[in-house]
Amino acid sequence: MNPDGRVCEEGLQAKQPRHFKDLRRKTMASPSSKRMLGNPWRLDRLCVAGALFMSLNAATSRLTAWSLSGPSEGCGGSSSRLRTSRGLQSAITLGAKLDDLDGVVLVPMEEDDVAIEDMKPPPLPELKVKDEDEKREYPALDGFSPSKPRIDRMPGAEGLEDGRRSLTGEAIATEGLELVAAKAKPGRNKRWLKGRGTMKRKKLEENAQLEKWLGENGVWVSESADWGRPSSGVSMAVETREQTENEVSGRGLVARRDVECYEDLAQVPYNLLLTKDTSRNVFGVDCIGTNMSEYAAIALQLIYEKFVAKEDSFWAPYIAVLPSTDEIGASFAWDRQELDTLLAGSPLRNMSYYLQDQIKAEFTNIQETIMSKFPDTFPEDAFVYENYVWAYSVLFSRAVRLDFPDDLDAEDIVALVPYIDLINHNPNSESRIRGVSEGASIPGVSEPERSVVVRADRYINKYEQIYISYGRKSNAQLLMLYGFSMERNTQDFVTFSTGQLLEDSPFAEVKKRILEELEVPKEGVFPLYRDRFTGEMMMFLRLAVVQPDDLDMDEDADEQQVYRALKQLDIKQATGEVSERRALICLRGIVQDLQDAYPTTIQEDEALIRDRQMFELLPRNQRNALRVRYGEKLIIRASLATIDRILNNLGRLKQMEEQEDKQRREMEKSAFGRLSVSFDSPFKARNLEELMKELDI
Ligand SMILES: C[S@@+](CC[C@H](N)C(=O)[O-])C[C@H]1O[C@@H](n2cnc3c(N)ncnc32)[C@H](O)[C@@H]1O
Repeated sequence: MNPDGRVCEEGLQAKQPRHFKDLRRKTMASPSSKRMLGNPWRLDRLCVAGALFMSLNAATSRLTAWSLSGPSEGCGGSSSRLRTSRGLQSAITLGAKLDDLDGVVLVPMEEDDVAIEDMKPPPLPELKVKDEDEKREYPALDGFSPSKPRIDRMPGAEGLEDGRRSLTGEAIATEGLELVAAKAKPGRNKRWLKGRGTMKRKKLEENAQLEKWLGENGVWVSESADWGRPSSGVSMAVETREQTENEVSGRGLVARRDVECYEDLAQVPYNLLLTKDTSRNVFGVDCIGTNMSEYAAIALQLIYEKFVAKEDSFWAPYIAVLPSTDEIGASFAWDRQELDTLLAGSPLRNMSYYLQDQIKAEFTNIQETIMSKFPDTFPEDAFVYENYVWAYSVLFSRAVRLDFPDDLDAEDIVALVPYIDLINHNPNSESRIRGVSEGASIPGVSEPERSVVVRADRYINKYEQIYISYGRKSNAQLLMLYGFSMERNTQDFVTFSTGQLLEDSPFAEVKKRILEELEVPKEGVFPLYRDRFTGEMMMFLRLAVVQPDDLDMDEDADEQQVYRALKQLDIKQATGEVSERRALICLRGIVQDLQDAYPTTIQEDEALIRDRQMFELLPRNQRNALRVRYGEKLIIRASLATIDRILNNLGRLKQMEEQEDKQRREMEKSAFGRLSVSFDSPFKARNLEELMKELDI
């Protein structure tokens, strides 16, 4: 191991078959390879518009994890040169245990305790802000005892007592809502404190308006029980904070009282949703054609509601609580200089570039084909690119895909669901957003009533923040689409491309055909996890590295012949020591390149993150970028260490194979073997007599 944590490659390199050195050099050096490696978007592209990361997640969840304890299936067929080997599998098993990840500790996710900073008090009373030097009075949320002692930390710019300080100087109220201003020095912070108060007041007012609107439109938000109905279990907080990261996470939903497991937390009628249909109602079918994506259609409607209809919009109270592009902070909306500086070396830089380009191209296309034709419908001052980026920031960070039981054959619908979209993310939450349909569908008489529901996945204590999971998202995906990243993201992975390896390999087209049949992405874009290699990635690599010699063929052999020979290989598992070594060496090269692309080392990033006071002084985008980079480097380091361990153990393969063969021969001589019963005998006995002796019978 080098001092910087990189694993020495000497020795490994020396053992590489010459062809592989060449192949690797070629792969790494070719400009297209560089492009591919730097732009791991072929798979992700699926996910961008519409199904963006859902497809990626579906794809990744389909991946049979090539668990490091080895695939479960038995040995398969063998080709003329590539022998399937159980021994190899055992060698891999030996070489790569989870806890062997070279000092990389898998940190279990802790429950995120969220300090709730402020909550909306229904109904909104007058705020009495007397003076910054004096006590500020905030009303108590229902259920909070106003007489309870409350937190009175309102730290100044310097000197915070504990780790839960905020650099903006705001107190974190966990028990109540009353904040006591710090004894600010005269003239210092005063203007800032006023601004802060105004902002909070505005947010509280917006929440009150939203709650009123929701109540009037059939959402149960009441703080008091009604006939046969308990009070709503949730309340809107104007600001929540994620404790692990000590990051503000904007508005959120919080338990107003203890909530039972499986209790409905929120139910929103379908007519409050923003969908492609509502966009069509606004702009007409001529503008919102069938070819337009649901995302684009809703983006246009968002711009219309916010910048054209304004307070006349039916959705005005909802639109008012939507954060700005900067507040969301999704990396696809960062400027390029920021991307280049903060995400240098990370695949996220190129992913964000790519998404930016796609959105820009889509906007230009809509401008040219639709907006220019209907200038009255799309006023130029409102329908500008900047607003389109805002609309996409909102969509990426809060739109959901829904299906409804009354029409399960229909495609999922992309929708913005007011109120429910205030719920923040925790990857451990089991709560899901569901479409429900109530009542019968009687043609011409009645339609089922649709709504969107979120149900509690567990018992939730009063004041606890309510979470859902946005899906298995890597930190890069979270930052690109949602504008945040997590310190302990158990789902984190690095997306990378092995595609060029296949492009440069012999019989590339036939291999692609086989990959397609096996439903392995032939583009070669795979997620790299900290604790496992995916089965699909290993299959891809094993196929990509097959050489003409392995099949006893020339490079210009007949395609059908090549296809038949390749089909015989069981690439679901290691097909032989040589080929497995090649596959792993290629993987190592690609992963090493990923590591080398970063201008900073893992130690440098770690030092920055560990120094909490300094870290929290950094701008938010920088903090988020650092978490992404550091997480990626941990994954890369663990993967390199795992590859090396496996490679080191491959050498023992032959020995193990021989041992296995010997055992098999012995077994065949036994009574069980003659009966064709094959299992690893726990006895040395080769016949019944010997067995009786051995058992002392
Ligand atoms: C669906 S919205 C949730 C409501 C949002 N907090 C708001 O203020 O409107 C998603 C956004 O919430 C924030 N968020 C959600 N979960 C978070 C988390 N675990 N950490 C930090 N921010 C989070 C991010 O800004 C994200 O873009």
